Order: sequence, then C-alpha cells, then structure tokens
Amino acid sequence: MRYLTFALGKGRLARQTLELFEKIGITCEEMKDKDSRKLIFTNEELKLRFFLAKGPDVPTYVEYGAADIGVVGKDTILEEGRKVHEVLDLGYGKCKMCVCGYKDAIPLLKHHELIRVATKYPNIAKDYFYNTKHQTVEIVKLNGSIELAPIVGLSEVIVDIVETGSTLRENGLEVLEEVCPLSARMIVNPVSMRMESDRIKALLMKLRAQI
Ligand SMILES: Nc1ncnc2c1ncn2[C@@H]1O[C@H](COP(=O)(O)OP(=O)(O)OP(=O)(O)O)[C@@H](O)[C@H]1O
Ligand SMILES: O=P(O)(O)OC[C@H]1O[C@H](OP(=O)(O)OP(=O)(O)O)[C@H](O)[C@@H]1O
Repeated sequence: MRYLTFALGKGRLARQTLELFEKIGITCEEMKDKDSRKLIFTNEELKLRFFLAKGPDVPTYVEYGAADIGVVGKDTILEEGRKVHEVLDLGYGKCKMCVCGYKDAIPLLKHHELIRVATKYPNIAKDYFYNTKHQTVEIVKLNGSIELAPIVGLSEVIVDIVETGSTLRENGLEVLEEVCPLSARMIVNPVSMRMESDRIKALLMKLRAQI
C-alpha cells in the first residue's frame, strides 16, 4: 500500500486539524514537537505522511499531486484557484470575507465610484467587485495589517477576513459588505480521488461522523 500524503496549513488551523485527525484515530506524535525542524512526518501503521506548509502553498501541493489531500481555509482555495476537488467543510476556522472601511465609504460603494481596494486577496476582491457587483475598482495587494490602508489613506476600503470583529472595532472601521462565509476545507487531488478512492471515502466517512 502506498503512502497517502496530507498537506496541512500552518498557523491558525493546524491545531484543530490535528485534533480532528486524532479523534478519528489518526495520530502523529512527532508533529506535536514545537521545537522540531523536521518537515515531514510518517504514521507507518496507517501508511500516512503529513507535512505542514504555508496556507497558500497547500492547494499547489495538492494540484500537483505532491500531496493527495490538503486542509486549508476556503479563502485560500478561492484565491489560489488551483485544480483540486473540495470535498468537505470541516466546520472550524469560521470567519467571513468582507468589504470593510469607514462609514464614509458606503456612498462610494453604492454609487460604484472608482475606488481603491487594499487586500491580501486580489483574486477574491477582483471577482467580487467585477463579477458580482460590476464595479470597476483599483486593487492594491498588501501582505498583512490590511486595516491600516483606509486609516492612512492608501485605499477607501479593504477586502479582508473578519472573525471576532475586534481588529475593525479597535481601529474605528466597520463591515460594509459581506463577500462570503469561510471555514477550513478538505481538498483532494483529482487523480488521487480516483486512484485512492476507497481509502479517501473511508476517511471522509469518519470525518463526517465527527464534525
Ligand atoms: N481571524 C482570522 N484571521 C485570518 N484567518 C482566519 C481567521 N480566523 C480563521 N481564519 C482562517 O484561518 C486560515 C489560516 O490563517 P492564518 O492566519 O494562520 O494563515 P495566513 O493568513 O496564511 O497567515 P500568515 O500570512 O500570517 O502566515 C485562514 O486562511 C482563514 O481561513
Ligand atoms: O475579526 P478579528 O478576530 O479581529 O480577525 C481578523 C483579523 O485577523 C487577520 O489578521 P492576522 O491576525 O492574520 O494578521 P495580518 O493582518 O498580519 O494578516 C485578518 O486579516 C484581520 O486583520
């Protein structure tokens, strides 16, 4: 039997992903060692391999078949646009992609003004403004602390993730429009889906029963 390889997003989702896998009897003790610099972990008994990767790289590993299965946020799946099958909503990592800014920006959105939109998610922002809203905007890619953009006058609005809303509140900003709900998803390589269909279906059944 060949190894089934999992690419798991580092960061916020990693702990809950490992906890969920533990609940269905998939453990990888080695992975819990925070001081380790080891990159890939093996469960010999179940013929599974795991590695942690930067979120946006997870769909890349899965599309190319370097990983059979991935766990990553829906935002990353939408932004990366890779050829992968999204097979399961894992129910954690819940948040929303939103258009946010000061209240002053509401009329600019309403009247489809040519505004600047700062975001870490240019593809999601483009799809929302151009295809859903039919509004021409200028998109400015940033890599973090997106809320700064309207505060310092880089853009009128941002497209960003809102979870508790505290980052917005503490900076006097508001959700102006909701783009879509987000959560952690399981993705599968299309060839693995066919070649390893029995093992993957069994895994999905166990996970569904836990969620
Ligand atoms: N408050 C939140 N902020 C960002 N992502 C969140 C939040 N709550 C849940 N998530 C989900 O967790 C996923 C992983 O978030 P995390 O911040 O670890 O990754 P990232 O955005 O790639 O981080 P970084 O760029 O800081 O490495 C996101 O893609 C999103 O789906
Ligand atoms: O609604 P909240 O609970 O406040 O969460 C939302 C914030 O968390 C994320 O930022 P992150 O912490 O990933 O840092 P970043 O700005 O450097 O991307 C996101 O981009 C928001 O800024």
